[in-house]
Amino acid sequence: MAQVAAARLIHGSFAANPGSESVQNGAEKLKPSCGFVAKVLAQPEKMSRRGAVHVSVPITARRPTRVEAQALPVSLEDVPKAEEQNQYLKGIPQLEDTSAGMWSKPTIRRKTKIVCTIGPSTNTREMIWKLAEAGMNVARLNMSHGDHASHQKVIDLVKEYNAQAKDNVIAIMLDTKGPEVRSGDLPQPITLTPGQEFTFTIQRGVGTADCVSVNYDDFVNDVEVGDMLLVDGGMMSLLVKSKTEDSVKCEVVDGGELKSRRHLNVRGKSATLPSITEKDWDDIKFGVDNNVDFYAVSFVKDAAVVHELKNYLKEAGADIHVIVKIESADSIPNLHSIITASDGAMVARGDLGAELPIEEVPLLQEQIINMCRSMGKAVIVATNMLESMIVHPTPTRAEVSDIAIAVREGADAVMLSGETAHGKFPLKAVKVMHTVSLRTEATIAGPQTPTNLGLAFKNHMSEMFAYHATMMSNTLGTSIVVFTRTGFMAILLSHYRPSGTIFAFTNDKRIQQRLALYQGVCPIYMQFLADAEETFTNALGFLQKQGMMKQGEQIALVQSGRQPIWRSQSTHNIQVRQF
Ligand SMILES: Nc1ncnc2c1ncn2[C@@H]1O[C@H](COP(=O)(O)OP(=O)(O)OP(=O)(O)O)[C@@H](O)[C@H]1O
Ligand SMILES: CC(=O)C(=O)O
Repeated sequence: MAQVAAARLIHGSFAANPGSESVQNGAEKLKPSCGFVAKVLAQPEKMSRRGAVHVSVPITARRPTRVEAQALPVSLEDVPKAEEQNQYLKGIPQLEDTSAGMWSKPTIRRKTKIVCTIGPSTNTREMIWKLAEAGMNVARLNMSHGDHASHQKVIDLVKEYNAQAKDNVIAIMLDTKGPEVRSGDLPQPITLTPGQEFTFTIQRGVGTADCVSVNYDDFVNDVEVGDMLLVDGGMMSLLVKSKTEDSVKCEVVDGGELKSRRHLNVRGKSATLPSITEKDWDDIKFGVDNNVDFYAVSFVKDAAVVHELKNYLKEAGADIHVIVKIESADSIPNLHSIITASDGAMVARGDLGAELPIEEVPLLQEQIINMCRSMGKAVIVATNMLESMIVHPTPTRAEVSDIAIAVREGADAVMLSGETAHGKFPLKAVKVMHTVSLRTEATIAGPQTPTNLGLAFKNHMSEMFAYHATMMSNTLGTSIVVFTRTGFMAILLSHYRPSGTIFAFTNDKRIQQRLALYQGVCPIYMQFLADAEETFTNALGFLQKQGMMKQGEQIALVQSGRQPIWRSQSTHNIQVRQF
């Protein structure tokens, strides 16, 4: 929840941070001219509890190249010309697939990845298989629901799918419950009507027509008379009228149907709870035991919590990537250090739009995507993307536009929640997401020159190679082949968003799974042979067999990265090969 106490964020002042000049410069570049985000980003970043804020790359907003606007006809003579220009609409590529082999898979041709939340509609063997074939790249387990036994079943099914799939792989993301505040269980849904009095109590086990439990003991202390309580991110709202020692009396403003275990937020406030609760640590351990690929950490407020989790994982010998969920009002002034500490971010628009004014959500989405992309971190856009498809077989036009915007902004992945967890049309939702992403990707013009070039080159030789491999493959119109043991080079290449596919060959199944999240990366498992040339030949042969390369086609082949495979430490190279 939300969570109470962020008014201080909006109005408070932060201690000057002598080490954060470049953070401020970065924030300056992203700063919108007005509004809530402008106010928050204008604040110097809060120091993490551990001290310095690390800045490796300056934040510079980078937008996908946009298709130039066409001139509108101004005279009658111009009309036929304009219509001629629009003939391209007749030639909209048929997205129906006619290709063969691996290239026919929806998960291969689309660059933007799809995360599907698994729940009652999809937690069977049959549905996991169907989702995977329809285009799911990452299976998300929401630890707010279900128990370890039910999540274990899903993990085992995904692993079983991966073990038998020759040409596809699904990553597993464990999403922590976090310090969310929820209403309690109800025997059946209650209808709330505007003007009605309704009470939330911290007593456990209450669920009547006019009172329900809340799972957070400090709820009564954090909430104040006059606060607006939002249920499910604003589907219903209640005004706080009075408080007692153990309950909060409200008047319903916007009514609706209150079901069991619904999210409660207080507009403009974050809860004074730690980001990782005891339950979360238990779930994190469950993730370690099951070798999941990613944690999505809910309600992260500062980088310290990310460092704490990373240290825990290091000590546990677990190589699991950490995606921070940006959904808390308190996280906004610390965005840069939080994202720096993480492996990626999720724009968790549900709670974000409840804790902050809703009109800030699209602005924050664009800024978080830009920030992640300029820092080489993965970024996922989540929540309500095809909400109407929970009950309807077709999406609204606005939902389709929402997906297209996230793709154009350059997100690595777009996410389905209720649509696949408990919706009526989970497979249709994945297909719509796939088709819209693929169609939108086809309209994104040309190479996108990284704006952080100068500094990136100073950081690592690999960055220079990723950049030049991208430029070379874009100029020649080829795909890229990269051999990677750690995934590092494939992720780096993805960050430069080359026009062609990045075929990432790895000899580690876990790395293959992880790479499933990254934009434009097609991860392929392959044993590396002692002889490099033989390995290249096998890889190119594989691509040809799978319909991913044709006779005579060129391909850029990259050998670089932190851990040399066949080359001597000092030799990095990019080659162009022709079949
Ligand atoms: N593992 C599960 N078991 C049972 N129901 C689930 C499970 N996962 C999701 N659901 C159902 O699907 C709905 C939508 O899933 P989602 O992941 O969006 O959860 P949420 O509670 O709405 O929000 P949040 O993502 O903020 O936790 C949930 O509200 C719940 O009803
Ligand atoms: C995904 C999620 O947790 C949210 O949108 O709030």
